[in-house]
Amino acid sequence: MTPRPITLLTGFLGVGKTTLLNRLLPALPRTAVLVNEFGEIGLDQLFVQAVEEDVVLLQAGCLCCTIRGDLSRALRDLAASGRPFDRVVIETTGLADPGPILQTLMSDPLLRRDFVLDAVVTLVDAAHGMATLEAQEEARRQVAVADRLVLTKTDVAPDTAALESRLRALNPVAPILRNDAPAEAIFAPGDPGRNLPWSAEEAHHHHHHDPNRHGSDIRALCLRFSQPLRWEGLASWLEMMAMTQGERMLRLKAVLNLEGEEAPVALHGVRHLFDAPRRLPAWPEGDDRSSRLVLILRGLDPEVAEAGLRAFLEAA
Ligand SMILES: Nc1nc2c(ncn2[C@@H]2O[C@H](COP(=O)(O)OP(=O)(O)OP(=O)(O)O)[C@@H](O)[C@H]2O)c(=O)[nH]1
Repeated sequence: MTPRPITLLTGFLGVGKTTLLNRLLPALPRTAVLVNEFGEIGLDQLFVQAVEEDVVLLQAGCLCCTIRGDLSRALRDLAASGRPFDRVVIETTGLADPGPILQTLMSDPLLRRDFVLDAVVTLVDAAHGMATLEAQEEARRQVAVADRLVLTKTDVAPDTAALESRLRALNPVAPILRNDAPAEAIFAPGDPGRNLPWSAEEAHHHHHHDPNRHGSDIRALCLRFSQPLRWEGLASWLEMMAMTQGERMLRLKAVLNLEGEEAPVALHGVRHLFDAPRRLPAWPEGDDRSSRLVLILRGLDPEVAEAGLRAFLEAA
């Protein structure tokens, strides 16, 4: 059976995750939802109404630290249950650092057989987002690792220019949507290529021209290569980075044009863990077939990382 896609829905406490899920679930048939809540008494499953029988509550403790085993178990039980579902949405507690959750999804071999991480969708509150990002490291990490950012509460705080520029500084590549966007724009299931940074060049531009970093040590390296890359060079660099800088690599996403490969190859990594590279069906029509690589770093100068990569590629 082909692995079923998992969307991780994250965003700080009270940002509007459950509200958004309830609006979108009717448009997402055959979706199983896992809800995690911080604290002893789980309430959120009572509010996710649309797929009541498919909601599994992960209780007692934060998904990112205490109950990673529970997450693996819940997903395995779901896979073994024979229930008809095509995708999974995991709603995390607002306090979760998504890094360890992503690591769990990528490192458990049984899970990797049945599931594939499709995307991290991070909600940001247009009214309180700026203050939350200032005060909360978890909120910044949730933004940094997102594949898509979704603004909520723009009905009460319509001017989002400053917030968007702050988000761009933390994550130059994720598209910024609003929570009234259609389900397929927010969840965009199925095609792993859709979640990858096709617009890294534009992102690079944003990245370099936004000086407003608010002292954050999270930075992105966005690269584009027009010549096909040699896998050996890239793989040795990744191995070296995983061993020496694993904790500083919050996320790696890449679409690669590799020597000897006709199809694009997708690569995902979180800290020291990497998914096996996957062939995508084909390059999009009219694409220039350049490799794009985005690396979200914490406490590591992107220029140092880039110099290392280029040295490994030249040596290969
Ligand atoms: N005005 C406005 N209110 C919203 C919007 N989205 C959510 N809310 C309200 O914000 C509050 C929190 O929404 P929830 O959906 O429970 O937020 P959550 O992220 O699931 O919350 P936690 O599970 O506590 O992290 C509720 O009172 C919602 O009605 C929005 O787009 N606009």
